[in-house]
Amino acid sequence: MIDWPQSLNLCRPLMHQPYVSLRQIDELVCLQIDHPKARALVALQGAQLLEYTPAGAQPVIWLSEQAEFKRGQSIRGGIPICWPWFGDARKNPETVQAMLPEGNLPAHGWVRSKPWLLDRISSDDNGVHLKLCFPETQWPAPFPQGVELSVEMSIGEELNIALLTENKSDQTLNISQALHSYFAVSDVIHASINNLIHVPFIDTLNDWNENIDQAPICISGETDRIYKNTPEMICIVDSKWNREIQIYSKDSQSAVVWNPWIEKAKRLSQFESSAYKQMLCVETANVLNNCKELPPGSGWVLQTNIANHSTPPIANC
Ligand SMILES: O=P(O)(O)OC[C@H]1O[C@@H](O)[C@H](O)[C@@H](O)[C@@H]1O
Repeated sequence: MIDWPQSLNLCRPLMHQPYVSLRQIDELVCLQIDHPKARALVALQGAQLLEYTPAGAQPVIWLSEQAEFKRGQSIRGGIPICWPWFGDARKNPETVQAMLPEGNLPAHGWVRSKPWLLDRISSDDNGVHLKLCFPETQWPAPFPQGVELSVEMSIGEELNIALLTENKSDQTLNISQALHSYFAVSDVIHASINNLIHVPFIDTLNDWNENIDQAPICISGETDRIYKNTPEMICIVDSKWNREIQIYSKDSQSAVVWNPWIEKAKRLSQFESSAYKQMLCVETANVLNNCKELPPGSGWVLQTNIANHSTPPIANC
């Protein structure tokens, strides 16, 4: 396994880029992007995008004010990458669990708290484009050896993220995955989520029962839902900031909607107790019965495109 100093040294020669600088925050190295179209911050650990603010706009992605930049620990906020399982490994489908070792496994997979390698970076008038690779293809048995993972980001007027899994092993691979996006909102009570009306969801706070909404989702309590067979576009309408965040996904068939609300917020790490008001997770995913089976030689690209649009003043949720 590659270590943090190696990860940093290997990215230095690539760093002669306009708009990009290296920034050490406590124990972690990040890429600071200051482009005329957007500002962003990306940690090499976890290949985690931590900030995305298009020019002239409010931040689109939320990062906790109590975020800790420590080695081996996921940072609260941004877009953590959950792979090759989502959430509690033991709640994943049998086919995914069969790929995993026995014993305790961390929530949300193996890669969000490990160093990644910057593979390439470039910039142009439209933004900054980069690729990070997970440097390891040897996985704990029985997970097949040779599986490769990388992520491409394009940061400009819009944000594009593509997570690529390539099965270069000789076995069929089963994974679940998520781009665990924490969106910034003016106040969660002024936000609603459109396009998930009539889409069935599993309510993990109600014995994992299936349910369905008849109206746009407004958050008024702890919410932790897995939507199945989701539409291509999901929209967060923020009536106080007069904007819509449009989340287009490709080759994603699930979405996770999460807000811890008051009581769970008190128990979360790196989370100020009132911070639940400023964030709303809408995660681009393939989980539960939408997990992916990849035969040897195949791959899967989970993609999201995030666009910020101003709207005329709109009624509150
Ligand atoms: O604290 P973690 O491991 O980053 O997870 C945060 C949340 O992540 C969400 O995706 C899950 O649906 C929640 O159940 C979980 O609490």
